Amino acid sequence: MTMCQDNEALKLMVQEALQYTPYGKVADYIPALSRENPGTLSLAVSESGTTCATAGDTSEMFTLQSISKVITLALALMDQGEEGVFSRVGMEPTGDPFNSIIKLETHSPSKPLNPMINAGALAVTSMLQGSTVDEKLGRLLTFIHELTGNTSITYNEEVARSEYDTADLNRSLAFFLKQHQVIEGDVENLLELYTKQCAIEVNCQDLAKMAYVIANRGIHTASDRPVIPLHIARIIKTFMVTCGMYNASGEFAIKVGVPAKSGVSGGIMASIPHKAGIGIYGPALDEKGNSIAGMKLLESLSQRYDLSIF
Ligand SMILES: NC(=O)CC[C@H](N)C(=O)O
Repeated sequence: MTMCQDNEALKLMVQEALQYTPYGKVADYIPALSRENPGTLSLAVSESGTTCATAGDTSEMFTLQSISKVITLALALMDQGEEGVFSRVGMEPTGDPFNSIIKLETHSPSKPLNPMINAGALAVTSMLQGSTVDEKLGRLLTFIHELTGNTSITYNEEVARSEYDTADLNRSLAFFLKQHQVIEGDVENLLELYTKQCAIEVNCQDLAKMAYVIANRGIHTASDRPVIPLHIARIIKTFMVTCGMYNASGEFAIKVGVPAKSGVSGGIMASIPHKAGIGIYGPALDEKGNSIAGMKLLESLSQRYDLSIF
C-alpha cells in the first residue's frame, strides 16, 4: 500500500504554475471533457513505489486519454512481440498534431509513423489479444491494476460514450488503416475498445505509481516483480521522449528532458529513469493539447531537482 503525503515544496510549485491555467482551455471536441474545471492543478511524485509526495487535490479523477497509448503499447508488445507490433506501426516522430491523417497518405507504405499518434494507437489497440472487446479491455484493466496496485480502476462510461459518438476523425483514420491492411476486423469494435481505453479513469497518485514502474525498468517495488519486461519498459520510455508530448516533444525534451506522456484530459505521466514517477492533472490545455500549467510545473520540477536525462 502506498502512503501519500502533502509536501510543502511541491505545494509552492503547484501554486506558482497555477497562474498559467487562464491561458489554456479544456478539450471540448469530446463533449464530456468540456465540463472539467480548467482552474485546477494537482501533482503526485512517487520515489519508491511505496511512498509518494503530493500537492493539490490528488483525489480528483480524470481519464487517461492519450496516456493510455503508452500502456496499450506495452501490452501489445508483450502480446505480439516487437516484430509483430513494428510491422504495423513505425518508430518516428511526425511533427504533426496527434489526430492528423496527412502522413498516412503521403508516406508509403501507409503505416502510422508511431504509436503515440492516434493512427498508430488505433493500430496498436487492434493488436491486443482477446476475442471480444470486453476481454481485451479486461486484460488492459488487469494490467493497469498490476501497475498501480489499485484494483478499483475502471473506465468512465459517460466519457467513453461521448467520445465514441463523436469520434468521426478517429473512425476515418481506422477506415483508412483498414483499407491499407494495417488493421483487420471490425472498425466499430476497435473504436469501442479505443474510446473505452482512453476513458480509463485514474487520479494523480495512480498515474505516479504507473510512471514509477516504467521508470523503475518495469519492476513493481512492492512485489519486486517485473510487470513490464525490461526491453519493453525501455521502448515505451523512448517513445515518451521522442513522441510523448505530441508535436511539442522536441521543445519539451529541451525544457524538461524526461520521458513523459500527456492526454487531452490534462493528465501528464512522467517517468524519471531510476528515480521517480510523476502524475499531474491540469485540464487547461495549450494549443497542442498539453496541460499548460502541467508543462510549466514539470519545467520547474526539472530545473529544481535536476531531472533532465540529457
Ligand atoms: N491526445 C489525446 O489525448 C487524444 C485522445 C482522444 N481519446 C482522441 O483520440 O482524440
